[in-house]
Amino acid sequence: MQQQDLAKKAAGEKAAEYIKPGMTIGLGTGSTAYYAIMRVGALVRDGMPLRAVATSEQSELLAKEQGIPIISFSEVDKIDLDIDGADEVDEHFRLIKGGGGALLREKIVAAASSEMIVITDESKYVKHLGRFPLPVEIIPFAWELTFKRLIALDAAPVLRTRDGRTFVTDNGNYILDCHYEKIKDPAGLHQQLNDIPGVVENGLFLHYASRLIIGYADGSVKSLSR
Ligand SMILES: O=C(CO)[C@H](O)[C@H](O)COP(=O)(O)O
Repeated sequence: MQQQDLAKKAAGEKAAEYIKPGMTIGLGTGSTAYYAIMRVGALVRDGMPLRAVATSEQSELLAKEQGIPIISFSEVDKIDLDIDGADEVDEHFRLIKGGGGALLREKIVAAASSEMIVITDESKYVKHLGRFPLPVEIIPFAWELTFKRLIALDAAPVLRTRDGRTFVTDNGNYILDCHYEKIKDPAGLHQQLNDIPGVVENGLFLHYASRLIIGYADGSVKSLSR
């Protein structure tokens, strides 16, 4: 296993220690969330009663393979604990998410959760948000106009592609990856982006994370709360 994967595994498995019987869990998306989901599966197989909602079709599939009871959102009033990865996190627990393209569902689940544990390896813990391109989910209708609005705002957007085709989210939308290098005013930018017609959501998660678990290549973890 690569060193970064060891760190992700350590963080994902540590997060599962915060799960208590009877909880409703939000399952994140990505290669770090993968390890948390695998651990949740092991807890279920060991007899712990819990249920979960997933932030992507990919995570839902994995969860079902692991025997985790997935419930529909119509059955959920509140989610006790959301466990998810991030592309960047700063010391104020502000995040950039959406590298895997699941930011909209991830934000809906984070907003509905009493607690959000963010799991990362140390490379994601940054002084300033912005080196990682900020994903912005937009609707396909007239996407070129939304794209031009973002150019006018100096966001340097790039339409995300995969295998030579436009990447389409689980919600049928597109993603523009926006290049800032250093985001000086995350709250202002969040508002500015979401005010653009055609923008569905952006990857800044500013108020959701309550705990940060950073994994290291030697298998150790640092768990920080706010
Ligand atoms: O926001 C996400 C998906 O939309 C992921 O949490 C983020 O991209 C981190 O992924 P990974 O754990 O694979 O590095």
